[in-house]
Amino acid sequence: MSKNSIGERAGSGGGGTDAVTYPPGDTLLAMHRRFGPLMRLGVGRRGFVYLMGPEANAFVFANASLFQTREAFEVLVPVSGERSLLLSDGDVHRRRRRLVAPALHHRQIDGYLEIMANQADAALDGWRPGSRVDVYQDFRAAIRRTTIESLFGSRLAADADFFGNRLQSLLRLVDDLPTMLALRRSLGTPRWRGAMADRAMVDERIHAEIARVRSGAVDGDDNVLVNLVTARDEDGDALSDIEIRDQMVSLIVAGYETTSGVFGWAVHAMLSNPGVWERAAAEVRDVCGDRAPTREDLRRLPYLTGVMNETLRLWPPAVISARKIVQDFEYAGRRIPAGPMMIFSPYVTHRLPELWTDPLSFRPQRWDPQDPDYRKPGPHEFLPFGGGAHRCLGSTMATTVLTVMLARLLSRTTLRALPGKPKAVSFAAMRPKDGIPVEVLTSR
Ligand code: HEM
Repeated sequence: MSKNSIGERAGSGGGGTDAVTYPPGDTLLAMHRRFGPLMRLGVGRRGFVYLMGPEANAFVFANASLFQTREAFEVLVPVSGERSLLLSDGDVHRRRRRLVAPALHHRQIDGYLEIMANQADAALDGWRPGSRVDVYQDFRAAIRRTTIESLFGSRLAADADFFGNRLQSLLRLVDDLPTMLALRRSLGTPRWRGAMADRAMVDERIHAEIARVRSGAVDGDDNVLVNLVTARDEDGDALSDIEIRDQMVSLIVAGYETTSGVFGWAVHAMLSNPGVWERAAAEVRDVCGDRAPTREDLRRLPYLTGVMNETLRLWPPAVISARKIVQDFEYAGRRIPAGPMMIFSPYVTHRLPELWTDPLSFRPQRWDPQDPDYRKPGPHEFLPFGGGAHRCLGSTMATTVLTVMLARLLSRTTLRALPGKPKAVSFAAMRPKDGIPVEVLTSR
């Protein structure tokens, strides 16, 4: 197996002995084994403090006031803006989060099931038996359209590909290290200038939409945008246009960048672990027949839910997350001064043999309460959506999109993986670098 690739050994009957690797994440795992839950690298403000493992995660989530996200997520500013939730701290964050959260409530998500299934079907309609397709790219576009249409209505969804193209050049900046990003900005390199021009176009379109809603020209289609414009906190204060812009862009980007990576890895895992695809497809057929899943169906697909959870465990898009330490604290008997950046890692936690039997195996059935190995993981042991004050607001939306779209794929196609191992990139939103190319065997 190449050192830089995601790879696997064939498993048996529904997930066996897959060894799936992302080298930078595995380096952290090895560091954790060697040095334990607390490691320090470098000195002073430029240093890093690594807090790894379930107890460390619990400490981070319970002690939000010791940390700040603003500086830690500096690289996201060109995309999401300075006022997005992940870049906000303390009282300002709490206020913005209260205003945004209702838009992503369970009840809202139920109303989006049809859009999710329709967008998956539209992607699948173009597939022909014998053709080769990139599942990741095709569904990335479908998930982006779904996110925009669900949250911001069909007017903005009509421009989903425009947003996709423009946002892509901004997202490419996020893959850079912070120092490289700062250099690009100060030198005004062509990539930086191109991204800023794209950002201006995105902003112009979004501000026009906000202005339309503010002018009262709304219809039933405007859901989340109307909520953001009309939301008031306890003091009667509303979100400003720039705050709304930043929430809209970060919801769109957070909505498809992470979810589409998980979708791609799930398909890869189902095709490369013998028996998994067939068992998941049989379950979908038994529960849904030929139709798209309803809200009730989603609760009756335990094996497919296991596939999704197992994918989120082995390929959590946020391999690591970061916070700036703003207050001195003590952990594991050592004093940590304010200043350095703190890193914690879902990827490392999700692969610890003390928490997971045979941790590198892709075993959807480990999530089934009837399985002898079943053990309900605690919130600090399974944390693909983070935890504490900044826990993902879109987790229900994400798991619903994934289940509905995987169910449509399983119900309408059979696929074969093409030779070659997908390579994982990006600490912030781990995704398959060159997509997930497959051959379509049957499609209907
Ligand atoms: C599988 C898909 C997803 C994964 C794995 C994921 C993961 C995460 C994680 C780990 C965080 C917290 C980061 C930290 O604490 O450092 C987060 C925050 C966030 N996510 Fe997600 N996310 C996903 C999908 C979504 C979707 C679909 C949306 C919305 C449409 C969304 C909206 C957000 C927002 C707004 C925050 C910031 C919350 C805050 O700072 O208060 N995410 N996500």
